[in-house]
Amino acid sequence: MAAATHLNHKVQGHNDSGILENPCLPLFPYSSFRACSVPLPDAASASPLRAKNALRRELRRRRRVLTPRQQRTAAAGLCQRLKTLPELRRARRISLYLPVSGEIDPLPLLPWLYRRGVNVYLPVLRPFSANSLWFVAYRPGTPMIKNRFGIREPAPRFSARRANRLPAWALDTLIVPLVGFDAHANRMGMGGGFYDRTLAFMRHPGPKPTLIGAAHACQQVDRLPVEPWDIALTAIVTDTAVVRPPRR
Ligand SMILES: Nc1nc2c(c(=O)[nH]1)N(C=O)[C@@H](CNc1ccc(C(=O)N[C@@H](CCC(=O)O)C(=O)O)cc1)CN2
Ligand SMILES: Nc1ncnc2c1ncn2[C@@H]1O[C@H](COP(=O)(O)OP(=O)(O)OP(=O)(O)O)[C@@H](O)[C@H]1O
Repeated sequence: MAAATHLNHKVQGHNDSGILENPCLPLFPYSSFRACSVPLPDAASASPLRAKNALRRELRRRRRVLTPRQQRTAAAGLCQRLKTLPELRRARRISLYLPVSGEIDPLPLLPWLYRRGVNVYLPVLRPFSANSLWFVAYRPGTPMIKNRFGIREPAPRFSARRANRLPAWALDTLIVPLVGFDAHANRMGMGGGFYDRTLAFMRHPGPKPTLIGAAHACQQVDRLPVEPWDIALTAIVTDTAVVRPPRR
């Protein structure tokens, strides 16, 4: 694990992809694009928000173009690494996500989790509450619907029952989807602020779950912009490495 992390940092520091020579890069305030094959539009430099959106678009593209075979290999690599994490091995209540648009797939973990008697939860768009999440039990027989983004989630009547859901603070570990990350375990998501709002309690005293980002290695950038509301992750696990931030 340590070796993998080390390797990851080395790769990041030693940019042999020619990116540094890319004349587009100085225009972009936040991140050098490792392995970025598409030059950024000049518009990306116009404002931090536009730059962030351009970065989000590029990173979403990177994961979307992966082939089904690459996705399967990546999912296996991810789950193999997740199983080694102490934060996962000791957890009794874990949230996963159902992957969309090229997200790395954590579902091969399910049989292992069920075998160990772990309670598994999925994020559900919380009704009557702007962009925040509930975590609802996901077990054989949980009725599912598609939410407004086309992501499958437990059905409203099932989620409405208190006994079927948990607040985020009561989970031991959340496996968090992401669009981009950096070596400091900063996260960029789909842009709705769902996880950041739901995890805002992490800034205050009290119980805190472990937050593990899951991503393809190609979603790493040198540096992400950090916004005041961003909640940093404990670690990020990819298909090829476990990335832990330097001690905070
Ligand atoms: N698999 C998965 N489930 C998840 C998340 C996630 O990132 N991945 N979320 C993490 O927060 C929440 C949902 N957040 C989302 C936010 C934006 C879009 C999205 O596709 N936005 C479109 C615009 C769609 C529209 O406005 O109708 C886009 O950006 O193109 C999807 C999910 C909860 N469930
Ligand atoms: N704790 C919060 N309270 C209020 N607004 C928030 C909070 N966190 C995020 N937001 C708002 O959500 C919007 C989207 O934030 P951001 O771009 O960081 O989302 P994201 O982390 O990429 O998305 P997601 O968590 O849904 O994957 C921002 O405009 C921000 O104002």
